[in-house]
Amino acid sequence: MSIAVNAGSIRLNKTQPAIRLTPRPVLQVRSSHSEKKKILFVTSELTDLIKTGGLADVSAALPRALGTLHDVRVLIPGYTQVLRSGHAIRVVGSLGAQAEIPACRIGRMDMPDGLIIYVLICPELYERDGNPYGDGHGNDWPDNPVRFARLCLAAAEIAAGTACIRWTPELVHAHDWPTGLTPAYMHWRGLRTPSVFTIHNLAYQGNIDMSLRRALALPHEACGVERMEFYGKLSLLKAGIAYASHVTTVSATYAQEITTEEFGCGMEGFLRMKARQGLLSGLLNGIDESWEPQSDPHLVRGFSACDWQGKAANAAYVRQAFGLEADASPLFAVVSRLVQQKGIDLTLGVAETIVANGGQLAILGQGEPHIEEEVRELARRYPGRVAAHIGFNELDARRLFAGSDFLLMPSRYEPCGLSQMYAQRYASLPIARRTGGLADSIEDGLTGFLFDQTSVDSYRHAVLRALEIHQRPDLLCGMRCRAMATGFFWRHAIAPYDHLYQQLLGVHREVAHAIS
Ligand SMILES: Nc1ncnc2c1ncn2[C@@H]1O[C@H](COP(=O)(O)OP(=O)(O)O[C@H]2O[C@H](CO)[C@@H](O)[C@H](O)[C@H]2O)[C@@H](O)[C@H]1O
Repeated sequence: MSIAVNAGSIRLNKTQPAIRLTPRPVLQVRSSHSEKKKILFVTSELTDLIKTGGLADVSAALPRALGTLHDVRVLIPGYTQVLRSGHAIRVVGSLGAQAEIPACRIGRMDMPDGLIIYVLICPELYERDGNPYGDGHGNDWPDNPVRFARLCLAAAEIAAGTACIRWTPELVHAHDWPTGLTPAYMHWRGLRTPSVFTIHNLAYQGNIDMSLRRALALPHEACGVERMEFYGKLSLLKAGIAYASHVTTVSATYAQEITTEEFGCGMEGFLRMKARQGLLSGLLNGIDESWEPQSDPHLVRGFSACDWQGKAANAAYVRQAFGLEADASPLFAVVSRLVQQKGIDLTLGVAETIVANGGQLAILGQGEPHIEEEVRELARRYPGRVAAHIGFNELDARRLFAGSDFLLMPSRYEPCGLSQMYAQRYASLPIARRTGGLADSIEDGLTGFLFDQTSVDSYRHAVLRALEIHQRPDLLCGMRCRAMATGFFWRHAIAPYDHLYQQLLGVHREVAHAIS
């Protein structure tokens, strides 16, 4: 299926009508808003408290960046890690049980920088060892449908003003499948509060058995094909897409890709319909202000453009910490969840080329057990040249971005990707597949290297181009400086969100007038 992109519309071969995707708005943030709007973010992870991937970074950074314009607060489940984070929690509200969704309390946590986080306290659902979604050994929590229905119902009750927390949002912004029921419960309660649902990764859909409908207090209409029904199941992700006032995803290219069979994970038809109605946008993610190579306290030594001694100090740390030989060879890095999406198998395929050309490879990540084992095996094959740390470690991640020459991201698909933005900021040139947000945030030959096919050959070609640049200090320095200057900061990326919120709130006001 060929796609031609033309001024914000996409054409799915010539026989089908053009469908409009909301073009990426180019807007200035207004310097002063007449009034800050109250916005509730609903999320299942947040970097300050608990993180498994990029969703946590966005959930932590976007509300803070938007905080200059609006009163943005966050709602998150009270996992053990959240309750034990050391931040004081004050109970401010409570909610009753419904169907098989247990009662809970709402705590308020005030972060030192002023961000207000509402914590859902429900010990039987959230207080256990493991991560937000499972036991950490590859097993999802069997009660995930109830756990995340509880979160979504709480958000809807806060929006309805029935949670007694003395703060009622004017707009609710939910993220990914765990929060997909939020706009749905809001709809079934008859709320007119607008909602935004952001897809960070369409492949994770939260598909559950139809028989759970009553347990989750879902009305019969939920089972319709235009609603939550998805191949005989109920999809929590599809609920978000179906009931939200507007759906966004995290890059313009991914917004187009998910309307195609190749990337649509079975939801492409539904998403095409949303796109046709002007209800689907792609808004590129940003990074927070802590990504500052000169002053980042995590680094062994800071550095700035063209002053590469600090970068070399971080590289020396990485080599030592990972057990690589101490030399000045091209250092390639992987900082990634080790899952199929990220194309780690392709990196295993180019490792030989890297080593044969005198390079080194340091891998930091965790994920699917069989990929972890393949990575370990690769490191055993090339001692001193390839090394792997299986785990999740923010300090080493930052030092790897700072110390490496190149970051490998051969993703099969990538809704946005943050690691390539972090890497560019720290003068590590990404080598990535031209897909999703990677295509939108890397300039081939200028700030990194892009390749087209999901194949080792296509990838190897990009790696060889990078190795050639490494031989040319003048060109390498030029690309590094350009990459460092990209600065995809949230402060530049919030304007489209603000515009969307204002649009929805405007529409909402009109509807309210029409009805009253
Ligand atoms: N072992 C490790 N130790 C320390 N840190 C590690 C780590 N492995 C990964 N990380 C960190 O986790 C984050 C990963 O973010 P990404 O956006 O690259 O991918 P992810 O697939 O999780 O996110 C999904 O959501 C985000 C947010 O929208 C989209 O950008 C993305 O495309 C989509 O797949 C980065 O902060 C990275 O540094």
